[in-house]
Amino acid sequence: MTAPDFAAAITAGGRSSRYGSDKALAVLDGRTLLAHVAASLEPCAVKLLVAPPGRYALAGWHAVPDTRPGEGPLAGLEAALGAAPPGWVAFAGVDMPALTPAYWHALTAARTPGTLAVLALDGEGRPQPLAALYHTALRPHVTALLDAGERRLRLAVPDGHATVVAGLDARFFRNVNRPGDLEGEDPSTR
Ligand SMILES: Nc1nc2c(ncn2[C@@H]2O[C@H](COP(=O)(O)OP(=O)(O)OP(=O)(O)O)[C@@H](O)[C@H]2O)c(=O)[nH]1
Ligand SMILES: [Mg+2]
Repeated sequence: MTAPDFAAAITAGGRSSRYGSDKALAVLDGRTLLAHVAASLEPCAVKLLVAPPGRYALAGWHAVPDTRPGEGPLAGLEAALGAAPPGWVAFAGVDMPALTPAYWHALTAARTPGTLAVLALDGEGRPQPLAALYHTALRPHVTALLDAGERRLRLAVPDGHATVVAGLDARFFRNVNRPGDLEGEDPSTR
């Protein structure tokens, strides 16, 4: 199989304060949330795990330290865009266990020349920035935002530079923030 023409990056530098213990290592259907997300991006040739040094060992994934430890996923994106080869980066939170290769395929198919990001609308019709494609050309903008004190990942893309994908199965967007979010439907049975 040909490797996809984009790099993969998982941002996993959070504190899991709402979850109460490291949610990356929480187990769902026999494997960790981190392993679920990694599996969705396994075919990528370049795989980056943005996390504190030594926190995780994930075969085939390169550890990338945060540029601004503890400053949130927008800082994780800055680190990912700085470490990836020039081009597209599939950027995912560690707490999105229902993502699949088909999800990433839908986003990559929506890329258009001149666009800098591709975001899917979630079940509530909002763009999901924690499971999106970003182009490395965005990095200076992300750095400027962070330098100015901004921390909201959803502002990573300047107006007019994102492509939005609608109509994806809402179950892809399962997001684990609290222990109760692990209960309910098993995404592997859909
Ligand atoms: N690299 C990096 N990733 C982060 C950082 N903060 C949060 N993240 C990641 O961003 C994703 C979404 O963040 P949250 O859902 O807020 O996770 P969290 O910050 O660990 O959890 P809370 O403490 O409950 O907010 C998760 O994959 C986190 O690991 C950070 O400072 N650096
Ligand atoms: Mg957080």
